[in-house]
Amino acid sequence: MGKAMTDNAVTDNAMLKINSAVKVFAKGTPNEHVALDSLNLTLNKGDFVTIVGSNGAGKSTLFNAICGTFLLDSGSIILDGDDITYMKEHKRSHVIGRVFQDPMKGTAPGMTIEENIALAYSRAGKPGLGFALNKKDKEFFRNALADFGMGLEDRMKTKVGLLSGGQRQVVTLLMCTLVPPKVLLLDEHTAALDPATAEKVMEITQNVVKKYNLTTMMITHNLKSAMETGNRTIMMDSGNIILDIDEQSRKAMSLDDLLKMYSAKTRQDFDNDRMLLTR
Ligand SMILES: Nc1ncnc2c1ncn2[C@@H]1O[C@H](COP(=O)(O)OP(=O)(O)OP(=O)(O)O)[C@@H](O)[C@H]1O
Repeated sequence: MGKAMTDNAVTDNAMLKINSAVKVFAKGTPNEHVALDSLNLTLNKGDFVTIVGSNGAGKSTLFNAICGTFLLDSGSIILDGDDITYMKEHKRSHVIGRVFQDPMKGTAPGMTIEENIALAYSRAGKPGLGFALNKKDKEFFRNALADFGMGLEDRMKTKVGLLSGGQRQVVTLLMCTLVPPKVLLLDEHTAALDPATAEKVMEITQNVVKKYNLTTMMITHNLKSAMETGNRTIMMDSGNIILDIDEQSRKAMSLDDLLKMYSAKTRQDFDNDRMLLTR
């Protein structure tokens, strides 16, 4: 893709701009559903935004739109000055990293840790699988994994299918960040883990985000974590962003304040069972 710079990208610090994004599922049928309703969002370089919202608010749909899992019905997506609105998903994956809730996604279970990392490295345009891995590459992968502090660097020849869920999430996180992406999307990536492992994976996540100053979005059902992680929290409802809270305002807010703001905006109580459990 050509380097078509938008005026905005030249003059501001934006990494991601989503303009009037619309996505309608089952259009023209009785099941028609507006999943993204003229949504606007700008992320500055290095923003770490947490995303909360009721069930079906459109959080995963927003991630799918950014990744190119489907094309928008209308609107545009500008990434670091490039218009990626019509770019194919596999091309976007070179510059957008995504970690899913399900530890089974994101890694190939029959391949070793080293092979998985090499594959991700080659997808990001670097020599990896398909090329003979030299000693320098292997050392690079090993050291990168050692930085995560899980001891996985001593298991480079272990098949990923033999790892625990937390270990797999860490390998996926490394695969997404070995070549730093322009945007990192974390889709409830600790939700399927036990509390201690979830905490460790969050710590590793925060370290890697900080190390590369990654522009990051994290969907979470843990309100407390949402309010404490990163520098900004957005709340979605009915395919749109209804609250956008910066770091300063967040510090002064309690969880109850947040829930009251949600109720005031939507005239209903927060209806996310999983969220209330982790309040
Ligand atoms: N591929 C699809 N086909 C039809 N409807 C879809 C599709 N993907 C999402 N939807 C609908 O769009 C709406 C938004 O879904 P989405 O998964 O984005 O919500 P969410 O905020 O991530 O919810 P949750 O917190 O429950 O995961 C829902 O009503 C969902 O049923």
